[in-house]
Amino acid sequence: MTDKPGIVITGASGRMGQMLIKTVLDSDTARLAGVVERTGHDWVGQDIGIAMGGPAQGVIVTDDALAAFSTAQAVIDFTAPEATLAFSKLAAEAGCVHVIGTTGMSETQIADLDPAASQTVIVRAGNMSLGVNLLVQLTRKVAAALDEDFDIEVIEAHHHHKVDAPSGTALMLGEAAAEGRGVSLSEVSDRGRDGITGARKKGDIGFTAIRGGDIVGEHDVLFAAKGERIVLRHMATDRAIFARGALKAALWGQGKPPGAYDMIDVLGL
Ligand SMILES: NC(=O)C1=CN([C@@H]2O[C@H](COP(=O)(O)OP(=O)(O)OC[C@H]3O[C@@H](n4cnc5c(N)ncnc54)[C@H](O)[C@@H]3O)[C@@H](O)[C@H]2O)C=CC1
Ligand SMILES: O=C(O)C1=N[C@H](C(=O)O)C[C@H](O)C1
Repeated sequence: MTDKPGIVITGASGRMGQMLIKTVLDSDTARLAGVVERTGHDWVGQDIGIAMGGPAQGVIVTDDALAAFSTAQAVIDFTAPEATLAFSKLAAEAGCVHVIGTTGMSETQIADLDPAASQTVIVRAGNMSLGVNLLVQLTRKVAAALDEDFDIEVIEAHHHHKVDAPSGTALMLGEAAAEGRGVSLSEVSDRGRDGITGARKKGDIGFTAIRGGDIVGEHDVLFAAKGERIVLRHMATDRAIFARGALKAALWGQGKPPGAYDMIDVLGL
C-alpha cells in the first residue's frame, strides 16, 4: 500500500495522454491509478505499458471512467470538449481533483463545468507550462503599460493534427492583453482575416493561427506601434512541460476547497 496520490489519465493513447502516463510513472510523488480510453478503442483491455510499446505496468486500460476515478485522488484530462464535460461530472461524483488541459471548449461548455466545480477542485488551463503562464502575466502587464497606439496581435503555430483555433494558449494571452487594457476580449477580438477586410480597427486584438508539421506549440504576442515593436514569445519544444504542470496541479489540488482554479493559482504567479 502507498499513500502517494493515485492519478488517472484519460485519453490514454493521445499525444498528451501518453506523455502524462510517462510523467506519472516516472514520478516519485504520484502513482498511476488508472488509464481511460474511449469505448471501442483497441487499447481498452490491454496493459498500458504493453500498449505503449514497453514493459507491462500492471494497469489495464479501461473505458469505465467512473470505476477508474473511484480508485483515485485526481484525474488528468487532455481529451476533447464533450468528453471533458462528461468526465467533470464523473470526477465530481468520485470526489477526484479534475485537471483539465482540453482546449476548444465553448463558453457554454465552460459554464457547464460549474456544477462539478461546486463539488470538487477543477484546475483548467489552455496551457499548463510554467513559461506560458509567466508569459500570460507579462502580457497583462505590458498591455496595461501601453495605450491603443500599440496594436496587439497574438500569433500561434501548432502541429497539423491540432483541431481547434485559436489555440487555448492564444486565447489565454488574448484575455490577459484585454484585461491589461481594461477591455472585454469578446468586443475587440479580430479572428480569421480574409479578403477586403478594411483597415485594422484601433484597439482590436488580432489572432493568427499557423498549422504545420510537428510544431509542439509556439506563441507570440506582438505589440506594434509606429517606429517600434515588442514581441513576447514562448516556444514549446517538448510536451513534457505540459505534463509536468498538469501533475503539479493534480498534487496541488489535494485538500483544496472545491472550486474552479487555473495554473496561475497553482504556480502562485
Ligand atoms: N493545456 C495544455 O497545456 C495542453 C492542452 N492540450 C490539449 O489537449 C487536448 C488533447 O491533445 P492531444 O493529446 O494532442 O490530442 P490527441 O488527439 O492525440 O488525443 C486525444 C485523446 O482523447 C481521446 N478522446 C477523444 N474524444 C474522446 C471521447 N469522446 N471520450 C474519451 N476519450 C476521447 C482520444 O481517444 C485520444 O486518446 C487538446 O484539446 C489539446 O489542445 C495539448 C497540449 C497541452
Ligand atoms: O494541441 C496542442 O498540441 C496544444 N494545445 C494547447 C493550446 O491549444 O494552446 C497548448 C499547447 O500549445 C499545445
